[in-house]
Amino acid sequence: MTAFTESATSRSVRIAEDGRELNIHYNDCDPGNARETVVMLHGSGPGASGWANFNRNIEPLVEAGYRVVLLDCPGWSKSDSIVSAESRSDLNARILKGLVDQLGLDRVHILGNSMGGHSAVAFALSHPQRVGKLVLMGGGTGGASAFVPMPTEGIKLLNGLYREPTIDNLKKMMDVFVFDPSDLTEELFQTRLDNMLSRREHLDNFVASLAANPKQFPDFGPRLGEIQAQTLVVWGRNDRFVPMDVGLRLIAGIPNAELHVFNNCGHWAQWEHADRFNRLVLDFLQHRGEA
Ligand SMILES: O=C(O)CCC(=O)/C=C/C=C(\O)C(=O)O
Repeated sequence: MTAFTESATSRSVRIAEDGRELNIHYNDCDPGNARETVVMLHGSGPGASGWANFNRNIEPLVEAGYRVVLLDCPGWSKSDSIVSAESRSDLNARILKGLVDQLGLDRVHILGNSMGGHSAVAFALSHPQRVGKLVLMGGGTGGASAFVPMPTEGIKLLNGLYREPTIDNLKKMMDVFVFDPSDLTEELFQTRLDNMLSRREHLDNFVASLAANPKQFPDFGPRLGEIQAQTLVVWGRNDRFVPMDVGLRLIAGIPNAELHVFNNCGHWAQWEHADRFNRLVLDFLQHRGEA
């Protein structure tokens, strides 16, 4: 199979949101004969994108017969910028609804990383009939950690990087982002910094959004019981951004949920333990319950 590249899969759509039309970028890794689609939703770090978050996870899913769609949320990467004064999880869910409508997809599996997990839960609550299975990774907003003061050290560094986007601040954030920072290369730092600085308005708008509403990702804890989708919750035992016990809250609330905790793993399980993560997700998608 030919390897997919970012540029060859790059697409965009126009989606109406709150009286304006947003240009929304996505990558469509479509083998042409897929029966099911997995949409991947990235996290909220500066410079994040679907491709940056999930480039180690696309190929195995496509080879297993899935179409993989990577949505760049408004305010990230090549999508239009926005100030979010209300729930960003719900904003992203509305954009996802617009995208799956335009792609003509009745039902999709959703794999969300951190903010992407929060947004996947928002989508599942608003449009349950459009969801196959859910994979929530380091996110989902089941409430605050019972054990770790929030905002966590990781989120404080993330917010600091938005305010002062320097290579030093990026390295400080990435150092607590993953369990083993020795895997991070200078090339990865530079690509990430270039992504951030190429869209300064995204950074400024994230800071403005936090000022307008510090609680960008509301707690869905009381509504988790409404989610009927089969759900795989994945966490890093050493996550210093969104602590692992938040994952316990998710499986306490979502009736059809199970939890996998990776040891020696920070906030980026899909990257830090890519091979095992991919096998876990495929096994879940192919063998657990009905889609
Ligand atoms: O504040 C939260 O709860 C979400 C934080 C979050 O989404 C962080 C994600 C970071 C990345 O995925 C990234 O920078 O690549």
